[in-house]
Amino acid sequence: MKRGYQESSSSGSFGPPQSKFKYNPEGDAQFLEDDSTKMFARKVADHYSSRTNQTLEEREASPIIHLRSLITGVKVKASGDLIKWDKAKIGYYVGIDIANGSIEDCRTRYNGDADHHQRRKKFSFPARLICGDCFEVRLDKVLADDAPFDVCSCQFAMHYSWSTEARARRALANVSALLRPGGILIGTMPDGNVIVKKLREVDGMTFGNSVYWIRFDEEFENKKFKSSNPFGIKYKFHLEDAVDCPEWIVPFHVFKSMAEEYDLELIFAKNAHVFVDEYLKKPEFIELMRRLGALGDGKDDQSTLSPDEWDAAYLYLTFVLRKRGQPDQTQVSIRRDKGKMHLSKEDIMYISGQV
Ligand SMILES: C[S@@+](CC[C@H](N)C(=O)[O-])C[C@H]1O[C@@H](n2cnc3c(N)ncnc32)[C@H](O)[C@@H]1O
Repeated sequence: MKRGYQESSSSGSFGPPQSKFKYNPEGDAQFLEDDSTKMFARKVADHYSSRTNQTLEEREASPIIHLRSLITGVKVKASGDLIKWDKAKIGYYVGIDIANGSIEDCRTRYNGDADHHQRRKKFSFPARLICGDCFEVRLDKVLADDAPFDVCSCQFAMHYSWSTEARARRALANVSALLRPGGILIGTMPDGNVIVKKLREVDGMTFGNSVYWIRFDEEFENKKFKSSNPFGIKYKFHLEDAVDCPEWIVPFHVFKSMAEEYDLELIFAKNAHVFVDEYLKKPEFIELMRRLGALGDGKDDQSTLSPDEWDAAYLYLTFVLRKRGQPDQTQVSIRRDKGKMHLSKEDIMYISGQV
């Protein structure tokens, strides 16, 4: 069933952001983070650190194998992984994550050591990896010698910044400060409208199916979310064999108008169901999806997403933001001196805020 993504909501519960903090591109606004914010950031990081690269056998046994393939397909189309970057012939790659385990995964994949069954040729671009909290640290300072970038990709991570307004703003300020004019942010994150709609469809505070569940605390029992505070709407998310940690609702139209404050304009947003229907079922992607094992061929090959996996895909949306301004044609930025073609553990930079 095709269910369209509506920007202004089946939930209709959020208004424009009532900001207490204004973005000051010159200054570094001092937001005070309380201990619980840090504790939750640590929980998220610990969870992802404990999940290291799976072997081929483990991946094949996963109950969400087709959903994973579908996500890979979305990322291939939306440019979210190392192989895609290689095909796009990028000049330089910087990867940042709060979880040391995720950074280590990336390092071994980049070096070609991740899966001995599938040893691949080296990537053609130099890379640099940084372990730190992207929603706390000023990345324009950390990456002063590397910026500006053409593309920033934030796959399944932006929603972890919506625990507080300060973190949500730091995330957008970082993206804005690192992108060149005309540069783009490509992202995938949970679709807040879908999650709130599903919450309202059930009697209790928990919903889900055989591959995922979401649970809200009793503090949200009236299922109304105040437009005066669109941050900190926490729920627990469990996705079989993939995720089990706190996450936060991102009311998309608030996200969109806040992004504009940082000179980032929305050029694309689609729920994953619509994205699959409109893009991944096109003839040029059918073969890829079949190869990935996401969609089967609908005839002899029945290996396709289960209804529950397809329902879980509905929880996500994909979006693109563009940094305002015209690209400076005269500026040639080739600063790859910090990147390497093989990354040792010592090459990973740890910045304060990492967990
Ligand atoms: C669902 S995983 C997605 C990983 C990868 N982007 C992908 O598409 O497979 C979410 C990632 O966001 C990272 N993350 C969460 N909070 C973060 C933060 N404050 N700063 C940097 N990374 C963060 C997690 O450690 C984890 O690696």
